[in-house]
Amino acid sequence: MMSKAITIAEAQRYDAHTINEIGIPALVLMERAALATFNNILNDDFDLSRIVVVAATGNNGGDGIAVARLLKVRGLNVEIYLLGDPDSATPQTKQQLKIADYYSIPRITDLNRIVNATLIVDAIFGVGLSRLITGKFADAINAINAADAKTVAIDVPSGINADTGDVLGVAVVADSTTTMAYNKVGLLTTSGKQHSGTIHVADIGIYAQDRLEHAR
Ligand SMILES: NC(=O)C1=CN([C@@H]2O[C@H](COP(=O)(O)OP(=O)(O)OC[C@H]3O[C@@H](n4cnc5c(N)ncnc54)[C@H](O)[C@@H]3O)[C@@H](O)[C@H]2O)[C@@H](O)CC1
Ligand SMILES: [K+]
Repeated sequence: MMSKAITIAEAQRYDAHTINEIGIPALVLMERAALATFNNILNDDFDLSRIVVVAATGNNGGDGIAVARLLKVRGLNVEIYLLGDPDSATPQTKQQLKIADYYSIPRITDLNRIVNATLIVDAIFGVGLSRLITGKFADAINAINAADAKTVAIDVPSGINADTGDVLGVAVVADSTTTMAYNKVGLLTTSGKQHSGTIHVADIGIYAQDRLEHAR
């Protein structure tokens, strides 16, 4: 297993190369990200009786909504707390919302459902976090941190800058983080480690240039 850590710019460059140059569809990468997170959830020792996925409308949210669907299909009790306007979601995340609706996954709007969950999946922000967190996004993160539930973050604990480990106002304190392709530089800092918990690096088919050249 490679122990290399990458920056936000590298993550975005490798993602774009995989999708645009190699041709692996973004939804395939999203499904692999979701499956890796789902498997890490099932392999851990969590109370799965009341699961809430907290998702925003970027691709990190799409990963989380796909995880919600995998859990629902498995027969588990899962709800989605959606932040932001679904009409401005990324195309992949819109597709995940459509699939989640097919499976009638409840969408909740009451922060108390987060506080009373037994497991929370944090899919608010990943490497796309770009500014200070305020308003309803901050309220949701504070509710996640106030809950007794275990918390699993997707890619990056929301609120952590994946380059510096800085908290952009407020950040999720996770018990574990499934991070995609490579670890992120910011998660190796003291603050990054405190917020990530146990880090699982998931191979989802995105590789750095040197590994790609090796395989050709
Ligand atoms: N693009 C890809 O190839 C892949 C992306 N993946 C996932 O997608 C994530 C990156 O997705 P995105 O680039 O869509 O970015 P994110 O989903 O991390 O966040 C971007 C969204 O958050 C908003 N935002 C940023 N800071 C905010 C703030 N402080 N308050 C409110 N809104 C804020 C942006 O306007 C944008 O809508 C990764 O971390 C990973 O989880 C994975 O699915 C693997 C493949
Ligand atoms: K996240």
